[in-house]
Formats: sequence, C-alpha cells, structure tokens
Amino acid sequence: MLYATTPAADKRRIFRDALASGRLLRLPGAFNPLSARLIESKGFDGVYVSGAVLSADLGLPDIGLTTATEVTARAGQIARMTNLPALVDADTGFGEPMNVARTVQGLEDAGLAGCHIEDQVNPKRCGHLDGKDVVDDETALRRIRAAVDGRRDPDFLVVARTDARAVMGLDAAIDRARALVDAGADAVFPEALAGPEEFAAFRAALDVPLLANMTEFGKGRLLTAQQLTDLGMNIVIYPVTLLRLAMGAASAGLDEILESGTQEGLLDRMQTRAQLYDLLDYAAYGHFDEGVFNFRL
Ligand SMILES: C[C@](O)(C(=O)O)[C@H](CC(=O)O)C(=O)O
Ligand SMILES: [Mg+2]
Repeated sequence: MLYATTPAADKRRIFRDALASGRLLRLPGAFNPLSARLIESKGFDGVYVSGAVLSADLGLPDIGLTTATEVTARAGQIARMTNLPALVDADTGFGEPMNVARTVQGLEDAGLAGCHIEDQVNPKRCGHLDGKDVVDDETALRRIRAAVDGRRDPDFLVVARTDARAVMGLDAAIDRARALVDAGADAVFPEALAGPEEFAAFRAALDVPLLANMTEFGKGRLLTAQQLTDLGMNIVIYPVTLLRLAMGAASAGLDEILESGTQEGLLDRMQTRAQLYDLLDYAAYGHFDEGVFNFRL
C-alpha cells in the first residue's frame, strides 16, 4: 500500500537482469499512476512513461512543450506506484548536455529505471510526424555521454533514441546508432522504422538491446510480440495504447449518456467499484492501524 515496496535500485537491477535474459520485455505506456498498477497486475515486464501521453494529458501536442520538472514529477508519481521498472521518455534531455545530466539525476531520484534520450533538434516533435530534424553527430553523442556520465547508479538504463531513419535514411541511422553505442548508450531505440526488414538490419548491425516502438497510426506496421522476438528485439513499448483506448471508451460513453440519458447501458464496460478498490489495495488501508488498536486492547 501507499507506494511500491521494491526500492528503485532493485527495480533497475531486475530490469537489467530481465534484459540480459534475452526475452522480449513488454512495456505498455501508463497514462497515470493507477494504470501502472493495472499493467503490473496483468503481469507485464515494465511500465513506459510516454512524452506523447504526458503532454496529451495536459492537453498539449507532443512538440517539446513539457519541462524536465513536469516530466520528472509525473514519471516519479507513476514509478512509485508500481514494483515494475519504469522507463521514461526524456525527449532530447531538456536542454544542453549539462541539462541532460541533470535530467538523468532527477529521474534517478524519482525512482525511474531508465530513460531514452533522442537526437532530434529542439524543439522536438512526435517521431512519426513529417518535418522533424536531427542534430549533428557531435551534438547527439554529447547528449548520450552526458547522460551516462551524469547517472550515479550504473544500472540506470540509458537508451539512445535515433530519429535519423526518417531524416537521413536507414544506413545513416544505423551509423548514428553505432556511434551512440560507442558513446556509452546501453540500448538503442530506432524510431519510426518502416518494417520488419529495417528492424532486422538494426539487429544485424548492433550488439546492444534494441527497443521497438509499436505506436498506433504511425509510420510502421504493428508487429506481434512473436515477430519482434524473432527479429531479436529486446523491449517493446506500446506508448499511447492505453490512453487511446481510454479516450475512445470515454468518448463513446459520453455519446451514450447524451443519447440515452443514462450510463446504465455502459456498466458492463466499466471497471467496477470492487475492481477499483482491489487495484488500490483498499483493504490494506483499513488494516493499517489495526495493530495499534489491538495493542491498546
Ligand atoms: C514514443 C513516443 O516518443 C512517446 O512519446 O510515447 C511517441 C509516440 C507517438 O507519438 O505515437 C513517438 O513515437 O514519437
Ligand atoms: Mg516521445
């Protein structure tokens, strides 16, 4: 109750060990702390904290408007409500290399297991939109070096995301990724790849763990966990899936209330009160003071 019982350092170690196992780790995006609990209860390997979701949650587009403080605070609220390791989208690191180092330290303090830092120019935009641009090699490498040098827990996972595929083509993106690994990245997130052949090309070129982004309505096809496993991917994120599902259901529900004048017909699609209380571990709060009370007796 109240918060995760697994300390952040243990979560990072667990995440590292799971990655080393070679099996595909599945990380749905939690749109709030409660949904992180749902993800954990279903048996997933970790929780993703998406920049797109975080900004959409505030009613903003994903164009680099959110700050390091906002992202760290929200990611920390999510991380502390689950025993699963949480990986957060740190966009471009929120500034110059020194800011990147400070961002990473803030995320460590907030209990995150790792983050990804991308090579887009500031202000960044969603990786599946046209018209994005990437920084030069030196700037991209300095961001990753700063993240790696800045972390105090060597188990904090620094994932280098490259958006170069859509800007410079596949070969240049692979070259960029190799250089990011040489700069110290623990894993690579090749953004907006067109299809399985491109994942295979990344796998053939790199030895570090690879992250696949299965976001809907984007540039690439949605691949199954089995396909991603066969392609040698190590982490898959479903960044905006739960938000899209929740907003889709909320929209349909609002229409139904307007049309029929009651939510009666929606009840079987809702999480029940009992299910919510179970997820919140309500009972534990009721028992919390019992020891004190019994002691007095
Ligand atoms: C992964 C991502 O960076 C995110 O913020 O969740 C987004 C997802 C999306 O907008 O669909 C991205 O791919 O840029
Ligand atoms: Mg993002």
